[in-house]
Amino acid sequence: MQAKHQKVQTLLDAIPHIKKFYGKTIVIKYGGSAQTSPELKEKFAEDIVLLSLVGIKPVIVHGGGARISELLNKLEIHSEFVDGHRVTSEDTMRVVEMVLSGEINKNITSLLTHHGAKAIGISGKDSGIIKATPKENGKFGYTGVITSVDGTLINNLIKEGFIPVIAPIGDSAEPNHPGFNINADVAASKVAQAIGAQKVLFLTDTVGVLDKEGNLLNSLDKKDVQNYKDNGTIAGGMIPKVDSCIDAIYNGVNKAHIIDGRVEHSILLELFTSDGIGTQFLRKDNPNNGIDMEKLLND
Ligand SMILES: Nc1ncnc2c1ncn2[C@@H]1O[C@H](COP(=O)(O)OP(=O)(O)O)[C@@H](O)[C@H]1O
Ligand SMILES: CC(=O)N[C@@H](CCC(=O)OP(=O)(O)O)C(=O)O
Repeated sequence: MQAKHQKVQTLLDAIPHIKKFYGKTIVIKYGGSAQTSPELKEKFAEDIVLLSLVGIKPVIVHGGGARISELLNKLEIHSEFVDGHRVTSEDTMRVVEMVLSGEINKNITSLLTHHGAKAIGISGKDSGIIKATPKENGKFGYTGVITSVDGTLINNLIKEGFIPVIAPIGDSAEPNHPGFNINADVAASKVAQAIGAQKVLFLTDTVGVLDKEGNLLNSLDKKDVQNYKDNGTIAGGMIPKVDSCIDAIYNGVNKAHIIDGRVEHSILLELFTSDGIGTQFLRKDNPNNGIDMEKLLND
């Protein structure tokens, strides 16, 4: 086939995928580990703009754990993680807010805006979009658990043609409170549930979830995840990610995927090609619950 015909064929091949997702909302969790080079960030922005131009509604929830740790180290503020969640002291919370709401949120918003998207950067604290309380009765300091997400407000922004870019900071019911540091995977999952998203994609720095031998696990459900967590195959930052995927698919989101954010155009590859990449999470336990499994596997 001639090169120009190949180009047209690529567009034609994307039609069924575009049709499937047209008008649907997709939450993209943009992990700190995937925000590495300027080139990759450009490709990410191109993917988001393309989604938006073909009638898909992207919502970005971003992380930035690596950047927070880098700054904490420079400031000689110690911090630790328990099962993938940072324990957040008062000083750490100040850095978390500066990095997530100040630096990363505005960088991503500006990047998308410069690519022609109508992006709007907000933190979960703005208008109390993400409400939170202390995780495990304060054992994690200012790390929070989400009690509610105002999906109506986010959906209104989408209706106005905006691409919301959300920093995972939770609002407290108490006045003069610094807010809560929320793991971005958890925030992405709860946002996806609250806005009735079709899908949630987690962009990270591995090809997906790996087994002990380093092989990619293509498809996981609740039981598989529990087994892999119990035997230590899934650890560290992957724990909140898989928990968030399971939480999403058992609470109204059709499918969740963990994909390699280091691969250029990983979002387009996942959504617009038949191959798919990374690890997908779908409910396998209940084939008679009215879910069309064949359709689900292809969605
Ligand atoms: N079974 C596993 N498969 C893949 N990665 C795993 C696994 N268990 C732990 N990890 C770790 O989880 C990391 C991804 O989590 P994290 O660093 O928090 O990423 P992000 O910043 O994208 O949220 C991987 O880089 C890897 O070191
Ligand atoms: C409570 C908690 O763990 N908060 C995270 C928030 C940022 C985050 O989740 O960033 P990534 O997605 O890049 O890992 C943290 O402090 O690192």
